[in-house]
Amino acid sequence: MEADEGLILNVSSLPSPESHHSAGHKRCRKPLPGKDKWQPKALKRKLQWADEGAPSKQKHKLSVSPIKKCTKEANICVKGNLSSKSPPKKHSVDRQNESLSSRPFIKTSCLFKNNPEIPEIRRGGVKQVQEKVFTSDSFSQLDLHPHLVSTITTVLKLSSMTSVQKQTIPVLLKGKDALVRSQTGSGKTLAYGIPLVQSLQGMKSKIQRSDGPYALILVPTRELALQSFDTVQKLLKPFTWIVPGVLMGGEKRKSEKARLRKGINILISTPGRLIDHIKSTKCIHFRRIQWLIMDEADRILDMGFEKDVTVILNALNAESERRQNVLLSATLTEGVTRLADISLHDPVSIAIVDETWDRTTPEQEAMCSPARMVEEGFAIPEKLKQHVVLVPSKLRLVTLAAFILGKCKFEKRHKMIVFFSSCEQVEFHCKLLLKILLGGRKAEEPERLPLPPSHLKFLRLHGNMEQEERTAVFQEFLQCKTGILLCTDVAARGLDLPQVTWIVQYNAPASPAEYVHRIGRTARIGCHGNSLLVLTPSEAEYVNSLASHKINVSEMKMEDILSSLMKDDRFKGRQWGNKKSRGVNPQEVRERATVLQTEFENYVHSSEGTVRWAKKALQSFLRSYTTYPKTLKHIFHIKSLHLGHVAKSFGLRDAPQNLSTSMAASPGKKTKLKPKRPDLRRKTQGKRCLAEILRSEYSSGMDSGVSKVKRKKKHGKPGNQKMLT
Ligand SMILES: Nc1ncnc2c1ncn2[C@@H]1O[C@H](COP(=O)(O)OP(=O)(O)OP(=O)(O)O)[C@@H](O)[C@H]1O
Repeated sequence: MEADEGLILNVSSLPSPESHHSAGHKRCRKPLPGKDKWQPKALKRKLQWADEGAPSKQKHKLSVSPIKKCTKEANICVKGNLSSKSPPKKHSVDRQNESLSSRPFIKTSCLFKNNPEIPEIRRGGVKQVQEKVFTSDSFSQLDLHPHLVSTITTVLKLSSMTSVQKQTIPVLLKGKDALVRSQTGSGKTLAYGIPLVQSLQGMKSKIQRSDGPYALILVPTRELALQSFDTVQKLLKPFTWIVPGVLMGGEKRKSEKARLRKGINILISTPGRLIDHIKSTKCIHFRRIQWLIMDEADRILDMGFEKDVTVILNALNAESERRQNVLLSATLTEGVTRLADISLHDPVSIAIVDETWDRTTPEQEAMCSPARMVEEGFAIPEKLKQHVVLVPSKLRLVTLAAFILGKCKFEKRHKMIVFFSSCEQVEFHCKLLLKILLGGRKAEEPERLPLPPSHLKFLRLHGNMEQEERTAVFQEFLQCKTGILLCTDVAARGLDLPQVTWIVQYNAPASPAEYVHRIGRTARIGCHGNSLLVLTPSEAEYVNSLASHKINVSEMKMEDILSSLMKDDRFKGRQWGNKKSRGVNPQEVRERATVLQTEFENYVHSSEGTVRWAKKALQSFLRSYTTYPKTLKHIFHIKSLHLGHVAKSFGLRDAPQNLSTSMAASPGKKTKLKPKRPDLRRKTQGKRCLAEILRSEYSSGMDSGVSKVKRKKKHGKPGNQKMLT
């Protein structure tokens, strides 16, 4: 079946979306009650210079203007015979055209036909929460050991404190517990790292390595564990008797055990790995624990980690009496206030509200109550410019490719991170883009991807990679000045990757909080940065969802992104021959996009293996699409996907009919998502799927299993300490 004639997934057996989700694309035009500012409203704009028509088999019909026929050129592109109507002049065939003419003609359905209309996004006056990053106060103003101050100024090369450091360090130096929220890239690591080191170096009886842990720092991912370890290690430079160590999975349990036995005083770990040592190896004790720090506390709590955290808190409580506890994140959710209730003792809540914040008035104090911090919305770095682009499913792949080419090949040096919703998609897109955008140089190498001598360096990072490779990629991207990292949410939290200029979210995140963390990999510590969220027209309402959290995005036009292809003559249509392009000719842009899509499709269909691989990526995308939370199901529901169009964005010409664990059984037939394991066939399946996916991203690398990811049904209610004992 031709992709254009693809299926609408009929998944009536899946939980149905919210009741108002019944009008497919129409939905985007409906005003939402109480949301007057961000409405796409009834204003629709046709896909400019695209020949439109209502999707032939769209389940939800669109109220659009009558179908226009494809123009001649568009018809040409439907047939894939770019030269048949206007062949290049005989004598002007250069080498490039020779290579173009040698391309096999494959039937590529018109990319610009039968797409849903793109609704208008109206920018409203959402006032984002802003924080002032820096203060003029220096670290020497704090009551710190002089060697610590000189390490901060000479090793870390920092002069003045950031706002969150100015607020947090004195509170922690006083021995108080704290709940800290400040925007991404504002220096939270040092906000807890400095008082931690100050307190441990000053202990009356000097710390011995063999004493074991005095401090436990919990972080959600291995890369963040490594990064935090690196910062703590730097701070400890003058205090060599205090030994930091990291447990993060991927390493042999035996060697970790040996390191634990030797002694680690500041232990940095992912929850899963720590649990493993608490439960199985029993070579860890918490007799002297004085500090518990949970960085990215809301993430730690998400999807199955809650139970792990409870086990850890129980283990700590059983062995140590009083300790200082700190929870930090750029996004505090209700879950964190629950965690705060069970883990913090009379905490000080710190939120960098605005420049005038000084906590001297009861009103301003109240601004920082945990509940208020949750309600308030998320602060976004001031110099982060956020964009959204609405792209019909069929055009997603070429739009992504054009965006990468435009920024990383034809503009000044850019360093970019592209987020996907599954490991398989990262693998697939990395290889495909490398192959096609770099002209196929060495792309067949299955293991280590080559480092081409251009700004188009593609790297990938996800939870299914071996730890050794994960660490190597992380280090490489950390150090490189340009390049494109394709990744899952494993890289969304906490990572401090310098000079990242663009964040692309190719798949929308599951929550506004994750959106904030993903984009927070750029514009750190007062720098400039940009982000682009790619949505399909039926997902346009997500912009409203972000706006309700005071997140303000401006629209970028797909046409503008695609026009970068005019700079790349590899994708020149044949009938344009040697003609020099003057300006941006929309028709030519469309043809180039079609040539590029054809290249993708040719590669994907070059072997059974590549087709299988594309299907696997498509399947993982569909599966992840079913796992959006209930609150977003009216926007991201599998029923609104057009399988044929989505397949095209994976370079597949046809809507697959035989996906294993199949979403699509056969054309026209009702399909349902079959769980891999029969015992998972329950109502909560979607949640579990997500839990499993997340687990694979964040797990210790040793533990797995469904029981681990079950959300604890009964949360400890605020103040309920029972669960800990
Ligand atoms: N006082 C300071 N002056 C200048 N740079 C600083 C200062 N404190 C920290 N930084 C730098 O700012 C960057 C971001 O810090 P950090 O990773 O701790 O941010 P964060 O608030 O934890 O971000 P996220 O919420 O994304 O985890 C780091 O490169 C760090 O070295």
